[in-house]
Amino acid sequence: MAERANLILASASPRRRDLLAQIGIVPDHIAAADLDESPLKDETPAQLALRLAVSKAQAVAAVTPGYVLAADTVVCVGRRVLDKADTEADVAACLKLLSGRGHRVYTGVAVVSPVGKLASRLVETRLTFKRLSDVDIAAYLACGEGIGKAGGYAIQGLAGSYVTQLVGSYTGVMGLPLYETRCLLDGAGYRP
Ligand SMILES: Cc1cn([C@H]2C[C@H](O)[C@@H](COP(=O)(O)OP(=O)(O)OP(=O)(O)O)O2)c(=O)[nH]c1=O
Repeated sequence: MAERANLILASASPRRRDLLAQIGIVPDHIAAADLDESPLKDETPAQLALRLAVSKAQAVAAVTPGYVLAADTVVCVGRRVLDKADTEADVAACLKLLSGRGHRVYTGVAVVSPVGKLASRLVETRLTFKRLSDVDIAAYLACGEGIGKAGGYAIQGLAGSYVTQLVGSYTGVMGLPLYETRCLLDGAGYRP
């Protein structure tokens, strides 16, 4: 019998690994791509998320054979991309911007098959946050969940209680839209 090709998750994100595990998929290897994630001139947030997902998958596929899966999540208000929050000040600035208004989260997902075939999907989710008081913001900073997250929040924690409306993919906001990921892996011929 032919040996099954490995699945490589091209991501350092533990959330993406956990989301895959949720649907019974365990990567054989984790191999994060280290890319410059800054937007190109005139690039929209949607284009950025898709380009980075494809670039991460291709970078890892170039050195590791198998099915390579990668994703990238971009949070934006209008065309303004909210970078990953590195500090409490970044988290507070993001929350003030998101308070009481709508924003979008784009997650690009890409799969490169063992024969080098690329397939990708882009998932858009529109969310609205309740108006956040100073007390809400102080509580969020104290919980520390916004650090290292695109847009300065994680929907899978306390910030889940700020969401008054979500149209799109909850798992996409977390970083790996499971319906689209499964479709891409099935389409590429991956069998767990
Ligand atoms: C908006 C949001 C983001 N995030 C996370 C998902 C991603 O890990 C991160 C977005 O940054 P990404 O650059 O997409 O991913 P990453 O740097 O963590 O991992 P890698 O590039 O190696 O794949 O923010 C949440 O966990 N919950 C949320 O609600």
